[in-house]
Amino acid sequence: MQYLNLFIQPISSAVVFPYSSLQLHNVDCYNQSVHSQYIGLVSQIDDNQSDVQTIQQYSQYGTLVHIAKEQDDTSHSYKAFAFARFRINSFCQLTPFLVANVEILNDDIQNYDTEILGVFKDAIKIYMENFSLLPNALLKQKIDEEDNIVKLYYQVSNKIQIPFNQKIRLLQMNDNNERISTLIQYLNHKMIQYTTNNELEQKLKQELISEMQNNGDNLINQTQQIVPQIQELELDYQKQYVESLPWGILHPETVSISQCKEKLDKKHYGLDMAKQRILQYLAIKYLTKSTGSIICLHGHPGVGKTSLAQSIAESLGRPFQKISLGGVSDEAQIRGHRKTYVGAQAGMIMEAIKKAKCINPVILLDEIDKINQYTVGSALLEVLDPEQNKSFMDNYVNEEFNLSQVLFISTANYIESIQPALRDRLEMIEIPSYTIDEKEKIAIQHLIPKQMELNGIDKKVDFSKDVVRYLITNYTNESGVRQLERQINSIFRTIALQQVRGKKKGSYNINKGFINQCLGESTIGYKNIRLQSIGMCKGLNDGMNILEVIKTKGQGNLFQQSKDQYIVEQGITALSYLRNCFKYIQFQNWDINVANQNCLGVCVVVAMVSLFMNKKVKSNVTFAGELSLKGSILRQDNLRESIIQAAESGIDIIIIPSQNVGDIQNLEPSIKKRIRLVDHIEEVFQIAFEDGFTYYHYPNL
Ligand SMILES: Nc1ncnc2c1ncn2[C@@H]1O[C@H](COP(=O)(O)OP(=O)(O)OP(=O)(O)O)[C@@H](O)[C@H]1O
Repeated sequence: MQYLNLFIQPISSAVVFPYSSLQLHNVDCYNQSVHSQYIGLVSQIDDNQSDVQTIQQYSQYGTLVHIAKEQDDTSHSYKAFAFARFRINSFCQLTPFLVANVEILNDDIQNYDTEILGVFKDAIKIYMENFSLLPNALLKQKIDEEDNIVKLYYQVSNKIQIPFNQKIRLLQMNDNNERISTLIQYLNHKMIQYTTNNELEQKLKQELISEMQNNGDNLINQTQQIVPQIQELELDYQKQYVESLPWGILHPETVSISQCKEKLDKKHYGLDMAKQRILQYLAIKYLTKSTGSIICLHGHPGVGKTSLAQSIAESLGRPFQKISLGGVSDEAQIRGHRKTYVGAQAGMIMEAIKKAKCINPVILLDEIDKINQYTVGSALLEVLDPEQNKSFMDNYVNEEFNLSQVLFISTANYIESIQPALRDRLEMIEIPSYTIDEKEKIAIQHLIPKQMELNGIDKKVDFSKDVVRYLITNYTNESGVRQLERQINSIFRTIALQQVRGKKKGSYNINKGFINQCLGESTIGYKNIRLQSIGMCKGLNDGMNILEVIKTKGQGNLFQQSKDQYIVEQGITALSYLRNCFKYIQFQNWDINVANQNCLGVCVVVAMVSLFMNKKVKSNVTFAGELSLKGSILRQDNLRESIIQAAESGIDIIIIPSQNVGDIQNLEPSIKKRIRLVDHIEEVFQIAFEDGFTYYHYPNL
C-alpha cells in the first residue's frame, strides 16, 4: 500500500472522477504550496447523506489531480487533470489548509467479469443514444473500441446526471464488478425515468385531445391559450440563438506563409510533401482570394490529419472548430431543423460558428468519407460551394449567413468512400503512413515531451532510441502513432504515480523491463506467429493477414469464409488456376476450406500449393497481388501501408506485383531491399517454399 501526505482542496456538491480534465478556480492549498503540482480533491458532505463514508464532513474518498499550469494570473484558474482515486486515512493538518494522509488506490483494468462488461457497454450505448449525447455510429464505435474499462467507468460516472450521494457512492466502491453493476442500475433507472416522463407527456396529450373532443369549445379555448404560450417561449429561444451568432465579426488573422511553415514544422515531424501542398494551397487562396476547392487531408488513422488542421488554424491565428461527420444520417444535422419542428435546433455548421464567435474560423469536417446519406452529402455541398455559401440558410436560424470567410478543411481515411460529387470539390492531400524510423523520431521529438508535460513529470527521464523502437515494434500495430502515444501516456502515468508516492528519487531510466512492467507482456499477435503447418501463409491487404487452407475428403467443393465478393472470386480463380496447371491432382475427391478474410489470389494459390504439395511456406515471406486465370499477377491497390507494416514486423521478403512499382518509390532503402517485384505466379513459387520448388517433385495424392 502506498501512503502519502497530500494537500486537500474541498469541493462542495460535486464529485470529480479520474480521467477528467477540469479548470480549478481559487485553489487555496495550491496557492500556498506552489512546490507540489499534485493536490487531492475531496467532496464536502452534509450530515443527511447517510449512505456515504466520511471523515468528519468530508467524503473518505477523493481524487488525485495534477495541476498543469496557471491559466490566467488574474483569475487564478488552473488547468488540471484528475488521474487516480485515494482513500483518506487521517487529517494531519486542518488549518490554514487541509493536509491528509492518504492511500493511493490502484484500479485494476484486468479484473472485470467479461459478461458484465458486455452489458455495461450496451447500457452506455442505449443511454447515450437516447439522450443524444453523440451521433450513434461514432459513439458505438468509440465505446466498442475502448479497452480501458476503468476509464470508461469513470467517464460515464462523470457524465451521468444523478444525485450527489450516488456519485459519491460510485467513487467509493472498490469491487470492480459491484461498481459496474451499480452504474448499470443508475443508467437503467435514468432510462426508465426518461421513458416514463415521455410516456406521461404523450398520455397527457392524448387525454387532452379526447377531452377536447368530448367537451367541445370550452376546452379548445383553453388549449388555444396554452399553445401560443409554448410557441412564444420557443420563438424567444430561437431569437436569442440568432442574436448570439457572431454576425459580421471577423477574427484578426496573420497570413504569413513563412510563419505558417514554422508552426507546422514545430508541431509535426516530417510530412514534407503534405506541408508543402498545404502551404501552396494557402498561398494561392490568399493571393487569388479564391475560395474554390477545399483541402481533404486523407490517410490512415493516427497519422496526424486532425492535429495538422489544428496547426493550420493556429498558424493563421484563427479559432478552430471540429465537426465529426461519422454517423451523421440526417441533413437537418447540417442544415438545422425548421422552427416548427418540436425541439428544433440549429445545424452543426451554425453551432460551430457560434462556438468560434467569428465568421472566419477554421472548421474541420472530420471523416467526410463516413457520410452515407446522399441528402447529407448534398447539404454539405451547399456549405462548401462558394457560389452558394455566401448566403447559407440554416433552417432554424432562417436568415442568410455568410460562410464564405470560413476555411473548411476535411479529413478522410479512404477517399474511395467519399461521395463522388463531394470528392470533386476536394483537393486531396495524402498524409502517408509512418515508417518505424519516422515513428521513433516522432516519439522522441514530440510524443514523449508532450506526455511528460501533460503528466507533470519534472524529473530527468532516459528513454533511449532502442527502447522507443522496442515499444513501437512490440506494443503497437498501426500506420499512425495514436497507439504509440497512448502507450507512452500509460508509462508516464505510472511514473507520475511513483513520483507522487515519493517512491523514486532522481532520474528515471526507462528500459524494456520497465515497459513490460507498465504495459504487461506484449500482445501484438501476428508478429510472433510462425507458420507451423502446411496450408498457411501470410498475405498483404490492409495490413498483414494469416491465411489457412485445409482439405477434407469430399466432392471438389470450395468453401470460403469471406463474405467479400472480390475475395471470394480470387479464391475461385486460385483453384481454377491450380486445376488447369496440375491436372494429375484429383481435386474432385477433396473439399477445400479457405479461412481468408482479406488475401487476394496470389496468397491463396500459394497456400493451396503448400497444402497439396505438402510443402511449408517460408515464415519470413509475405504475398500480395491479384491473380488472373492464367497465373499473371496484377496490381493490388493501397499496398504501401501494408508493405511498411510487413517490414516493421520483421518480414524479410515482400512479394508484390511489378505493376505496383510506383507505390514503393519513396520507401526507405531498408524496406525497398526486401521487395521482390513479380509478374507471374511461377516466379512466386520459386521464392515461397522452405525447401524450394520444382515441377517434377509431387507427392502421391
Ligand atoms: N508527424 C507527426 N509529428 C508529431 N506528432 C504527430 C505526427 N503525426 C501524428 N502525431 C500525433 O499523433 C496523435 C494522433 O494524431 P491525429 O489525431 O491528428 O490523427 P488523425 O490522422 O486525425 O487520426 P484519425 O483519422 O483517427 O482521426 C496526435 O497527438 C498528433 O499530434
